[in-house]
Amino acid sequence: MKLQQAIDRVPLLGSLESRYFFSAPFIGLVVFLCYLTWLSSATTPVVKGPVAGYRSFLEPTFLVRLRFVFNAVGIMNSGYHKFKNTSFIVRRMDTDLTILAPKYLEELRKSGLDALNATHANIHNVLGDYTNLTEMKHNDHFIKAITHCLNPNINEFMKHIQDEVNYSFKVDMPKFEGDEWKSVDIHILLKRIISRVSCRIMLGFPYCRNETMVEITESHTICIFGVTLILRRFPPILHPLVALLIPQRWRMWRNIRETKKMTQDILDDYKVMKASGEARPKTLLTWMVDNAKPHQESLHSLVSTQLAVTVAAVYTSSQVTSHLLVFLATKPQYIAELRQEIAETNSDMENIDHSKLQKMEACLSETLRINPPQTNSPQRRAMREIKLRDGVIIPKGALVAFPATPLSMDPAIYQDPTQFMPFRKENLSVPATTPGKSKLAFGWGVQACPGRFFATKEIKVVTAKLLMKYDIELAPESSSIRRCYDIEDLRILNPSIRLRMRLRGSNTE
Ligand code: HEM
Repeated sequence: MKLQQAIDRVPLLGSLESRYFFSAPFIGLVVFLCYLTWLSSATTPVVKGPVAGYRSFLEPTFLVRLRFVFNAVGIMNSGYHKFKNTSFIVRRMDTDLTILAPKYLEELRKSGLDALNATHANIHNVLGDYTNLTEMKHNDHFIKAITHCLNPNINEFMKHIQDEVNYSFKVDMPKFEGDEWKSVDIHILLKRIISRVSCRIMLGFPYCRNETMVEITESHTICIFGVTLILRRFPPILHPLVALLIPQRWRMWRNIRETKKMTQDILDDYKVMKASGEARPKTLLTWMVDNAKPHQESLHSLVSTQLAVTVAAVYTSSQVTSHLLVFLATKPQYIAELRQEIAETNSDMENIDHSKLQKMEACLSETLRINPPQTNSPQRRAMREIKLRDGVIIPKGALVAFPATPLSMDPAIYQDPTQFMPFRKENLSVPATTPGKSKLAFGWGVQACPGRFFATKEIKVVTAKLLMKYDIELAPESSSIRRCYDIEDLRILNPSIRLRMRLRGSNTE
């Protein structure tokens, strides 16, 4: 009754009967208008600056946000070239993001966790409350395990990594007969190899051979991305409801439950080993247990940390290795050069010396330049208001990023930037792990990727082994299809791409 009276007071609506207001089309229209209103409103503080991406002043904001989902790189490029040397804003569906001008890179190189914080930006991006990653805000164990345990002992870890790669080649490679070519789903294969290696450094032998754990390692990042990409399409008020309906989130919780069970068993074994004076394997997990502060000791905390490393390590490394192999498959001249380099510097293919593979490293640098897993990187969250030297203010709470892909594809910086030309001077003279002002795939400054030293070695070993053991080429059905997709700032190799592979040495042509 009250609703009808209120409606009667609105001039145009008053002439309509109340049954129209409860009809599906009317409710649908109201929901749609609310959705557009949410899409049009900015949610995060931004640095003052122009907004990129509008095709005309008439284009509504909700359309610009929708276009950013599949054309983020196009919008970033247009902003970068139009507003050079000025920071600009891009409108993501869930938030506004300030793209800082590259001139600020030097000034912000040392910016610490209390000023511009990478972890807080990542947690915001993956909606940490719904992906069990919020805890990382107060738990930096997932970074310290890498910087304090993995990096200083990398040579010791490499022996285990080689062993795990060799094992994976035995059990995960398709079986080849004679000189037959086989079509191989390179994403699945590489995800499996990289997941095994990640399990090995995290849990050690023999726990890493638990197939359930390997599957969890493989699937967890995809679950997190699935939840994130779906939830970002909805206003925060609906997140608690929508989150309940996302299958990837059910899988995510199953992964967490299973990981807890297995980690508890491993921790029990460690206790027994410790009590009996037996040497425990040196792994990220043992380091985390031995160095846990009181708030990091619980099983939940250890498992969250473990899975946070997985999220950072597996998808990135397997995507980059896949991109690298696809580039090589289409440019066989480089395969010949790489094989020569591997053969000249290595006699034992079960134990590859990655340190001598400079041309391989150049190919990896070029792959990261063209196809970084994240196209606007590094990203940071402003923990407080920051005044830059020229007076520009980054407000507290702002989400800021640098334009990684526009910089690495800028013809003023790189000649023929779209071409895969691995032996460029800059690739041969600077290690892949050293970030540069137009080389931001591993991030920048004091918060750059801590796993990059391990990642490059791992990728080089896996690629060298593949190239020496197999002939590879692009499958004919993949030659005319699009190589990769951008979903917001994630670059993904087209999952339909296949490589053809066959055993080397059996070539009868
Ligand atoms: C080719 C592979 C990889 C790429 C391209 C990559 C890229 C990145 C980037 C861009 C960042 C953000 C850095 C910044 O904000 O300045 C990052 C952070 C990080 N990466 Fe990597 N990464 C890779 C492999 C790995 C591996 C193998 C590990 C673990 C062993 C790892 C662990 C981490 C961690 C723990 C962080 C910090 C995340 C945070 O602060 O929230 N990454 N990575």
